[in-house]
Amino acid sequence: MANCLSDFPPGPLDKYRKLASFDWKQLSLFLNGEEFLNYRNELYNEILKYSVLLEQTDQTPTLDELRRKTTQKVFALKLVRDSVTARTNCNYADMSFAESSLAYLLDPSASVKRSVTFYMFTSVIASMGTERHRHFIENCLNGEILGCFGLTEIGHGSNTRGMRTTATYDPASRQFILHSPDFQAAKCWVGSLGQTATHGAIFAQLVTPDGIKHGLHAFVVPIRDSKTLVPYPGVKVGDMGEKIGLNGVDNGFIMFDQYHIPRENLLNKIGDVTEDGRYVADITDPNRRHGAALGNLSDGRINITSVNMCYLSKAVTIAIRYAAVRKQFSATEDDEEIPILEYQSHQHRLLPHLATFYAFRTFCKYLLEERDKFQLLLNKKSIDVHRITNTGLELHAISSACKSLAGWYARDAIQECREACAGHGYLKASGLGELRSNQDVCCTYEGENHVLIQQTSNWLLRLWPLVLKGKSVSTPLNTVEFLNRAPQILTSKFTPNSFEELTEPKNILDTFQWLVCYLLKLSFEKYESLKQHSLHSVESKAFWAKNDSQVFYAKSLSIAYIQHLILTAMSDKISKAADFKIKTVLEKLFALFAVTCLEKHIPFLYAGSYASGPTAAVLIQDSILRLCKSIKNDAIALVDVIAPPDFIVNSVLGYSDGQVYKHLEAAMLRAPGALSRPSWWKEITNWKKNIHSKL
Ligand SMILES: Cc1cc2nc3c(=O)[nH]c(=O)nc-3n(C[C@H](O)[C@H](O)[C@H](O)COP(=O)(O)OP(=O)(O)OC[C@H]3O[C@@H](n4cnc5c(N)ncnc54)[C@H](O)[C@@H]3O)c2cc1C
Repeated sequence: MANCLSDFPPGPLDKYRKLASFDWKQLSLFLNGEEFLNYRNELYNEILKYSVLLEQTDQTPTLDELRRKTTQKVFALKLVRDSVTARTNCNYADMSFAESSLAYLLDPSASVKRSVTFYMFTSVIASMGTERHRHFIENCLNGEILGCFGLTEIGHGSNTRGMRTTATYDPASRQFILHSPDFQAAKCWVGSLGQTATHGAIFAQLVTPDGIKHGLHAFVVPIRDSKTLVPYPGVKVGDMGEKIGLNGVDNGFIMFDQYHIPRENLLNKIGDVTEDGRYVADITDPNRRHGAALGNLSDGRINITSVNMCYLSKAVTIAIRYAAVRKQFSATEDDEEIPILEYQSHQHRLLPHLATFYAFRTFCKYLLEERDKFQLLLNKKSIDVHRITNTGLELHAISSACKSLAGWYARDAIQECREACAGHGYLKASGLGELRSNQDVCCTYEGENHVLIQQTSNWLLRLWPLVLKGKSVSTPLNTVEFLNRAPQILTSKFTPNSFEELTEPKNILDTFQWLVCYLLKLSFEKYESLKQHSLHSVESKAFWAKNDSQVFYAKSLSIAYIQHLILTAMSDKISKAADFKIKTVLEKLFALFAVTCLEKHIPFLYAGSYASGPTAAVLIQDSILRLCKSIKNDAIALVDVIAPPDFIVNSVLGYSDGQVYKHLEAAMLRAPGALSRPSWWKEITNWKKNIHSKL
């Protein structure tokens, strides 16, 4: 263990480090495991070999310079991963989380660009293509060609069925002809397309010579010559310009003008076109084909969940370390000033976010492992279609909710941490502003959160009729096994009378199971009633009933479902802790995450008659404060467990030595021109002569 984890430099954080009730190295080992820590160290050491990855600048570079540097980092990060995975035998879950906790925090733009260029492009080909496309994967992973993933269009994003780029088969030339009818059909937002991609996995409506549309299909589309980067005739490709974050990524647009590509470039796993122009597909139902075409997107969402949690970990590292050092006010004139971490409101602002990371850490590992098992299932020689379909659907339901929730949690945590660091948090050198701008888009890409989370409730709502008919509910990942007891659960009551009873893991999980059953029943009934009493046409009743039962119903259901799953994963992990001190602190974090979530569900507990009288609401609020207070002395050690290395924290407020003022002073003095007169100083002294009204 000593090799995996190094001690922190001495400094102002020592006071709180000494107050910790547990050994942070033991907790790190228990939470992460030796394999993860070793892999992360390997990754870290490999990163240190590339000077381009270590460059830090206080100044905002021009867009062009940022793009150039980011692209250099993309290649360096690819070499880092290739090298470490070639010599380390690490499981997928650990590898993936380590990537999020180092590469994504080091440079979000370069990591996102690397991901779309090399992995997203190849993963679409691997899952939707066949043997004839293998060379594209090999060439991309060798860096001969550079990929991108193009689905979104100017006029349509979430509504993928509305995409209007066409790929019409021409039997005479045995080619597909890609065409964008107008600007609204231009592919847009495509990462890496703006300046560098040579090939794209592009989604278009497949049309056969008889004029029949067969729905969205993916094609490998050559975009630029890989030797010159000059776009091919027939494509109009460009960069979308500056964004509010992730500016190292060249998000681009593309329009096709009767652009020909070989027939073989259709990724033909779900459907193919013969040389003479006949459409052939194993899946005959167009709806199922559409699902299959987009069904492999769970991977990205699972990764974004981890990435979000790593962003959150960086924010709480900065804000909690700063809170332990920053002092304001004293109780009396003679007393010493008090670290702001001692204030109740400050604890309440920061510590629930710390608990969120711990809750998600175990859950992310569980999720990444399930994703890995699913991949093995897909690769098996004897394919069990039924099991694959059902596992894919359950993973889709899980990833749709946890990607959304993780995005919202990280967004809120980063903003709270920025405000908690107040004035100095607003400095670029705090690192929080950039973190906020780069995380922001996690709520939008790979499925806009509000639209995406509907996928989870849709899946759950399909299970409720089984409960009503008294049939068994059985799903491959067993995430809703408790629905089989729904009738009993729905008659149960909130019984805790004390802090200890409320925070007991079994009672917490029971409460969340009640919430899921209640919200599922409520959402189902709301949907059915809206459908029945709808004034809309017969064909559109279900559509409007679904839309009108989201707020307070289906959305809350998806959230409660995923929170229950997160808590279950954490509770399982805690039950394996042999060290009493580690078990105790993890139980507190479990309870804090749980009661913070429950606080938002209080209206449901009363509306559903699960709780009555003031006890439940008062206990939940009291427990939040009590837990914050009792975690406070452990906060710095808990941060030490999850903090990235200093050069990745890269924040004057959040370094592990806690020398906030020393780093702050150095950063201010380093700022270009900090102590000099501006070159345009005469414009100030003569301003009355220089500034004139036009009139
Ligand atoms: C930085 C960045 C990188 C990206 N990278 C890529 C990429 O590499 N490849 C790619 O193909 N795409 C990419 N995207 C596009 C991204 O996937 C889309 O932005 C996303 O799918 C949402 O689509 P939209 O922006 O068109 O929003 P819309 O679908 O138009 O949604 C607009 C708003 O309406 C709401 N809304 C829509 N429908 C409903 C409904 N039924 N019920 C309730 N509310 C609804 C949404 O919640 C949203 O707030 C990227 C986007 C960004 C910002």
